[in-house]
Amino acid sequence: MPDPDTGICVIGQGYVGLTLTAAMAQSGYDVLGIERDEEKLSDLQQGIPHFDETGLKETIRTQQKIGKLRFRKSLEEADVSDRSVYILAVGSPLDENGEPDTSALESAIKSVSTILEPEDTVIIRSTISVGTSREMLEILKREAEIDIPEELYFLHAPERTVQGDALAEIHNLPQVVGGYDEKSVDRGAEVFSHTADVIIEVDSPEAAEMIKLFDNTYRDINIAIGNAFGEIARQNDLDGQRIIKLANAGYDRNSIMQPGAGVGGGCLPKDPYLLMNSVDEADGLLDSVLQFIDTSRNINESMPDVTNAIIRDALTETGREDGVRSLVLGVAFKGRPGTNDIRNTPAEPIISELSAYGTVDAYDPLVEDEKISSLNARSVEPDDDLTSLFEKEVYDIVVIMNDNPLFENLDLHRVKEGMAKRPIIIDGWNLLPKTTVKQLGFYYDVVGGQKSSGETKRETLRTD
Ligand SMILES: NC(=O)C1=CN([C@@H]2O[C@H](COP(=O)(O)OP(=O)(O)OC[C@H]3O[C@@H](n4cnc5c(N)ncnc54)[C@H](O)[C@@H]3O)[C@@H](O)[C@H]2O)C=CC1
Ligand SMILES: CC(=O)N[C@@H]1[C@@H](OP(=O)(O)OP(=O)(O)OC[C@H]2O[C@@H](n3ccc(=O)[nH]c3=O)[C@H](O)[C@@H]2O)O[C@H](C(=O)O)[C@@H](O)[C@@H]1O
Repeated sequence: MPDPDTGICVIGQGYVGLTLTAAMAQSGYDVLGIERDEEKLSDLQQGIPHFDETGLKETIRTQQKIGKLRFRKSLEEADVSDRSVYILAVGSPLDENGEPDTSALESAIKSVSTILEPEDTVIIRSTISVGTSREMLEILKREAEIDIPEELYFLHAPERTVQGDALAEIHNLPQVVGGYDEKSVDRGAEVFSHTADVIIEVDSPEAAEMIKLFDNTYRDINIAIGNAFGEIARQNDLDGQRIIKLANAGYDRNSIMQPGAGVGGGCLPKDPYLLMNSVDEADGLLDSVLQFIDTSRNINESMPDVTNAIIRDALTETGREDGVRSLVLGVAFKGRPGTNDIRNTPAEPIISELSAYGTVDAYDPLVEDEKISSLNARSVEPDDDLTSLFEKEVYDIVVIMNDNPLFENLDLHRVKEGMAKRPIIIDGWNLLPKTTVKQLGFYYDVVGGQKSSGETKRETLRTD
């Protein structure tokens, strides 16, 4: 059990801060959650999280009930006399020039600096460019009344959980702790020892910052490779989705990712830029490295345009110019694990493209109506099962824009009956059985798939 005298304060109750707050309280810590957004704060004080994570609502309510968890708007409005660990989980977006915007972090660090006591701990959890933690420490040195670094534990401990599975992953993923000095590493390991099964101790905040940026940039580049291979296969009139699956089949040294309709969320679209921003003078090889990372980002950022080109082709080839009735399935930036987050969702540019042809309805079981409306689509709800959507409206085109497993359950016969003549399905995530869809007479195309009729002549994996 944690030291009962160690009061935790988590600043920022977003996707990261709130799940950490819940996990820390559940592990036995007394936790104060600080959230400046009035609406989120009001809901949290009533035990209502602004997003779903398995077990999150129950954990929050239980911990509030036993008095181990409370939420306040700011440090000034809270009693922090019994806090000794301050964890900053505020946003770290890019500004309009694509440069890191650390204003929220600086504001939070300044609010902490005024209340620090000797032997307190400050942990930065936000994902930041290499060296940013140390910049924040310089602010603390200027503003705080304690001797820094002598009387302060200071570290970077990045979040690595995946939205939709975060509360479970907080426990079973290794927690990296990058301390400013030895005592800070030890302190960080102690604080997180009650929530993470494995602690990875590194001897500087910079090392921890770089690990996190490598995590997400590595993922982004691998996604880009899958997307690029899909386009190469398509240009050779091959089905890239199938080719990649077969290239990976039974060959453990491959793990080529499947092409998709876009890379969204609050992190992968920004973190590679944070890593690139961590390189000062780039020439020779380093310049090529930055171009490599940047090119991968550009490939992923272009996937909604690739999807829109497929949509335009489909509408042209089926003789549609206007008055088109569209349905977008999947609005959150990803479908598995599920989330209600629409930040940088690839669905937004697709809705915009379809709007130029006619009306656009959209459905996502996890995204609130007002969020769907904010993307200028009409939010629709099925009655009993998903396919009932096709009995309420006659659609010309359906575009699947995230990989929510629910969308694999479409009853294609009923969909065909309900849709207009020459119905179109554009499958952004290769969820549907291509041969069946085509045999039913749909115009069907897949991102990274094969443009032509693309009948699969042979697809056997002989294991005898
Ligand atoms: N979303 C994710 O799955 C992951 C995000 N991260 C990183 O974690 C950080 C936070 O990300 P999210 O939780 O997604 O962002 P978010 O935007 O959902 O949450 C940040 C929250 O902090 C609040 N806030 C900002 N400044 C504040 C202040 N001074 N006082 C009180 N509240 C304040 C905001 O109102 C907001 O609710 C970012 O650096 C992100 O890159 C890292 C791993 C996973
Ligand atoms: C290295 C790594 O796995 N990073 C994770 C990532 O989680 P995130 O919630 O952003 O989801 P994600 O599965 O990476 O998907 C991001 C985007 O990429 C797309 N995506 C995903 C996998 C794929 O093969 N192709 C693809 O296009 C998704 O549809 C989504 O739009 O970013 C998180 C973060 O830092 O926010 C991080 O904590 C998570 O561990």
